[in-house]
Amino acid sequence: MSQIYVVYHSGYGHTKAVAEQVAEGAAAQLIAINADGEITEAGWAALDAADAIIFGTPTYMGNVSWQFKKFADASSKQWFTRGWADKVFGGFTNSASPSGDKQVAMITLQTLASQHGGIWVSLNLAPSNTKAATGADINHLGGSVGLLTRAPADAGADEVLSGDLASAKLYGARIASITARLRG
Ligand SMILES: Cc1cc2nc3c(=O)[nH]c(=O)nc-3n(C[C@H](O)[C@H](O)[C@H](O)COP(=O)(O)O)c2cc1C
Repeated sequence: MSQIYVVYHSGYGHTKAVAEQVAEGAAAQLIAINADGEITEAGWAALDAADAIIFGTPTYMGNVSWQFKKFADASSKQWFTRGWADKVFGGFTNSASPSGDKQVAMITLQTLASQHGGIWVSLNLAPSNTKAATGADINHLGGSVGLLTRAPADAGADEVLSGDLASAKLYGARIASITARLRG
């Protein structure tokens, strides 16, 4: 069984709701980055031992939250020793606007994985972009690098769009499947 972790920050619970679906799809454990941008020593040890790491962050001001960036910078310790090289990585970001510059945060996540020498898993879900498409459809935001999700600005944490939650589960399952294949 692969060891897969979803390490995420969520200021107000919306990204957490997505993280839970990604984790369910991947049969992964959740590690929350707290309001100070920190995870526990046990969390770091789990990530060091992981086969796959999935990053999650809200998009704040067009990029990852400062708490996620603090975690990313703290992972320079692993970078120095190549401790996370050849692990499988994926990522997701949630924000209020359909675009909201989520792609910038996504590229930050992909770049972080690449700095660590990781193997990045793309989304591989066809976009739902016809006139009939709604937020209940799979990948209605049309991501490809990783998973983009949306919670409208006036939506509670339990109102992340249903198509995005379903997409999250599928993306988690894809990462788990690829991780299992690479482990042999
Ligand atoms: C400081 C801050 C900056 C934000 N910047 C953006 C942004 O650049 N683009 C966007 O679409 N939404 C933006 N939002 C909205 C959040 O991305 C959205 O509310 C998201 O669901 C929050 O996720 P969370 O509950 O996991 O923190 C911002 C919210 C905050 C608090």
